[in-house]
Amino acid sequence: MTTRRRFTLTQYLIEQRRRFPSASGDFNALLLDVALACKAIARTVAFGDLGSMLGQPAPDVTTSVNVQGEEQKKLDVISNEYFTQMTEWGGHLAGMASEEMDHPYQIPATMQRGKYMLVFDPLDGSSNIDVNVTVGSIFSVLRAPQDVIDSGRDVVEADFLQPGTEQLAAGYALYGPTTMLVLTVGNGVAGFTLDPNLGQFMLTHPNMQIPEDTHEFAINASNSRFWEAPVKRYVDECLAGKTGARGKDFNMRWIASMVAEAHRILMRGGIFMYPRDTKDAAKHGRLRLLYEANPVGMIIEQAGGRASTGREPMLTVQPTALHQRIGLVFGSKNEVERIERYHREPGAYKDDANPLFAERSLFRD
Ligand SMILES: O=P(O)(O)OC[C@H]1O[C@](O)(COP(=O)(O)O)[C@@H](O)[C@@H]1O
Ligand SMILES: [Mg+2]
Ligand SMILES: [Mg+2]
Repeated sequence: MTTRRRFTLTQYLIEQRRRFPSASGDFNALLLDVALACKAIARTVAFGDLGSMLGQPAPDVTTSVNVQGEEQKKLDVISNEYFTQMTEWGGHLAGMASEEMDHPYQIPATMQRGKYMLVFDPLDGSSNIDVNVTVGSIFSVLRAPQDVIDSGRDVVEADFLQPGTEQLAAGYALYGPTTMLVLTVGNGVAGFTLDPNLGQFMLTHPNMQIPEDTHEFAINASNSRFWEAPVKRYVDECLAGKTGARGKDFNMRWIASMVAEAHRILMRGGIFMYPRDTKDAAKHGRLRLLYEANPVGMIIEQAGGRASTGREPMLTVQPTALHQRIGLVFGSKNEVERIERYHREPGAYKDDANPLFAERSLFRD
C-alpha cells in the first residue's frame, strides 16, 4: 500500500523559503506563531457554549464596544489575545494592529522586537458565533519601516498605512466544519486543513485558482436602497437572469462572514460585494481596508481573481487611517472587471430616476 505524501504547513513554508536563500527564518516562524493562534481560536470556537460549562468564558457574551462602535463578543476579545500572546514573544514583530484594538499594539519592552508588523481581524463574522455558523480570522504581514527596525522605537499608526501591494503575506483561518488555513506568501495560494489528530495544518489545496467567470454573487440586499447606480445596475442584471442583458441565470449567497464568502469564491468562483454606499455619510463602506480588504485582496489576486473598490484596484489604495473602511468588490476576474466598467460609465444606467432601472429593479424603493 502506498501512502500519499502530504506536506505540513511547516514543510510548505520551508519549501517557499528556498526562493530566498538569505532569509533568516523569522518570517516562517512568525507565520507558524499565527497558525498556532488560529489553532487555539479554532479549539475555543469548537467548544462553543460547552466551554463555559468547562470553566471557559461563554463565547457569545457581549463584553464591550470597540473603537468602531461595534459590540465586541467575548470571543472577539479572546481571539485578539490569542493573536497577541502567541506572536509577540518570538522577536519577529515590531508591532501589531487589530480590529479590536483602538491603537497599535506595542511589543513589550522586555521582549525582543523584530522587522515585521502583523495586522489582523481576530474574528471575522462574529455575529455568526451565536448561531453556529462559520467564522474566521484574517491577517496580513507588512515590513516595518526601516527606522522602526533600526531604532526599535514604538510603532505608530502611520507605520501601518501601507498600500496592499506592500503586503509580504496574507491569510485567513476558517472555523467551519473543518478548520482551514489559507495562505499566500506572494507565490500563489495554498490551503491547509487542520488534522485534529496531529494538531497540524496539512496541505490539502495547493495552488488554489479562481475561475474567471461565475454565476454566483453575494451582497447584502437589504442595503439596496443605499447602493450607487453601477452596483444597482450589476445586481439588477444578475436578477434579470436569462431574460436580461446577461443572458444567464445567477444564484445568490450571503453568509455574513466575509471570510467564509472569500473561501467559497476561492473554491468555486463567484463575486462578493460590500460596496461603498450612502447608508452612512461618515463611512465609505462597511469593511476595513487594512485587515479585511487588503489581505483578502492579496489572496484573491494571487489566485487569479481580482479585488477592487469598484473604482480602483484595492491593493493600490493608499490607506489614511488604521481602521479605515472601504467599498470592496472581489472574486472572479471578469465579473469584477465588469463592475469596474459600470463605475466608469455610470451615465449608461443612472439611478432610480432612470426609467429602465425603475421598471426592472426588484429592489426598487
Ligand atoms: O450582514 P451585514 O450585517 O451587512 O455584515 C456582514 C459583514 O460584517 C462582517 O462580519 C464584519 O466583520 P467583523 O465580524 O469582524 O466585524 C463581515 O465579515 C461581513 O461581510
Ligand atoms: Mg471582520
Ligand atoms: Mg472581527
